[in-house]
Amino acid sequence: MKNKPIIIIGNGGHARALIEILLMQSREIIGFTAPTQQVNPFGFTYLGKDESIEQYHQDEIILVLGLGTIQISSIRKEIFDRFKKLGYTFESTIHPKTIISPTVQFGEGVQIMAGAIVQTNTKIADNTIINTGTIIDHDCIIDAHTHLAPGVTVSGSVHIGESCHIGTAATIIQGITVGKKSLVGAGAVVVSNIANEKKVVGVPAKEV
Ligand SMILES: CC(=O)SCCNC(=O)CCNC(=O)[C@H](O)C(C)(C)COP(=O)(O)OP(=O)(O)OC[C@H]1O[C@@H](n2cnc3c(N)ncnc32)[C@H](O)[C@@H]1OP(=O)(O)O
Repeated sequence: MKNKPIIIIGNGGHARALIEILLMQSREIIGFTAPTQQVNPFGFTYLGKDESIEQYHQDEIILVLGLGTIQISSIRKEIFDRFKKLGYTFESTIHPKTIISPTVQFGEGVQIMAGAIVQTNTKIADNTIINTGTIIDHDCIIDAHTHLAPGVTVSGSVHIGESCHIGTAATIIQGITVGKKSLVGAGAVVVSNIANEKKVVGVPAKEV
């Protein structure tokens, strides 16, 4: 599966951060998709809308989902599910300057950006973003399609549900459960469990 040529979905800031990792790893990038014709700052070819991926056989290429999110959004899940259903595979992209325990279990298409630390016995499910400088301590579970924005601190034995957004520099104390599709605002300190589909902000974090 490794070392197949890559197609990047998206052309924004997150896509560029991922491209820099892929270039460090000497990966071949065929081009990128986006809703409209765009120029890529690295000079990669615009292939067309996401449908243009279907002109490549599932075994011939591997996908990197380059769309970032700034709060709760279903877009990454929708694109991931759509191309999985069509039989495509998503590459996991992990910056070389991360510290990741060898016991960590990864799903598919996991993205771990520069400076992140992931401690022992943590599970990180499909299509998650562990963004720049984020720390996830021991025995955590991060469910699919969740985005931990830059500088988040997750203490030990925390479970973060599917499709959450944990905002920049938020802190979650040990043993907490965050329900699916919940949003933790930037800078919040989470000291009690959060149910599904909630939005919390502040120190200590309160529902809004
Ligand atoms: C590499 C990358 O860039 S990845 C992206 C990283 N970015 C993030 O993680 C951003 C996370 N987003 C946030 O924290 C946002 O501020 C949200 C989602 C919590 C709120 O956004 P919105 O719903 O647009 O709220 P809005 O900005 O209108 O603010 C509403 C109120 O909440 C307050 N508020 C907004 N965010 C926060 C926060 N993080 N903590 C405390 N209060 C907040 C505002 O001051 C405002 O208060 P007021 O009504 O008294 O004036």
